[in-house]
Amino acid sequence: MYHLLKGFHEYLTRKEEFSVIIIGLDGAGKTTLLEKIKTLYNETPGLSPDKIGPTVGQNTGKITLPSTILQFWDLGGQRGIRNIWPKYYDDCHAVVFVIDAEDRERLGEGWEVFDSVLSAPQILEVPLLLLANKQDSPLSLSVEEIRTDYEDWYQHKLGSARRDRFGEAEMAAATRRERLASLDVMGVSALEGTGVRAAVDWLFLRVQNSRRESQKNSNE
Ligand SMILES: Nc1nc2c(ncn2[C@@H]2O[C@H](COP(=O)(O)OP(=O)(O)OP(=O)(O)O)[C@@H](O)[C@H]2O)c(=O)[nH]1
Ligand SMILES: [Mg+2]
Repeated sequence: MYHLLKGFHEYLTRKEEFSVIIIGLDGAGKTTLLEKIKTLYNETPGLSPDKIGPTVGQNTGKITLPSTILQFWDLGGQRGIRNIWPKYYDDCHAVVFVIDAEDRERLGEGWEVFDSVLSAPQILEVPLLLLANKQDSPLSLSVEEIRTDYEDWYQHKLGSARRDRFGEAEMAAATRRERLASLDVMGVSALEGTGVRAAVDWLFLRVQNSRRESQKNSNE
């Protein structure tokens, strides 16, 4: 009887673990975001922003939500180390791409990198959240402006690609249209914590839903 009850209790309290990767250009605020998430959700607070330096490699953090554990992997964004991101693609359940909405000069570079993430085959079906960070700064672009800026950047790119290799660009455009239609963009301030809980709620719901989708597909 004890074992039966113990088993039942374990069944009721068991938690599923999901991996979330946080990527984006260096300086976008990925580590600041992860440390803020730790502070908001864990008993032990994360590092304060003045203790955070550029990430060479990865930082990790775990939070516990109802019946769910989210395991975060914050990956360094400097140019020379971005090529390690795809090694994490196969095993992740959600992707957070952080863009520095304040740094207008680097938006083009950010979109170039975001675009390669958006079309990476291993994560085409994985929930993807674009976070427009640094919303506390009056210089930051709003969520709407960020979306428009990416779309303008993409149209411009498509225009130049069309002149080079028409067919390939059209095919990529179709895949991207689908991806973009379901893309959510949210504004946050990793520094002040604004919007961070809403972003975590989004992740929680989306990993649960995509798990259900994959269960449904495997039962069909
Ligand atoms: N104003 C403002 N500054 C921020 C915010 N988030 C991060 N920063 C600042 O941006 C700088 C870079 O933050 P990091 O968290 O180290 O950036 P990162 O994306 O982890 O950078 P790498 O580790 O090099 O890839 C730091 O000076 C942060 O204090 C924010 O929401 N608002
Ligand atoms: Mg970092």
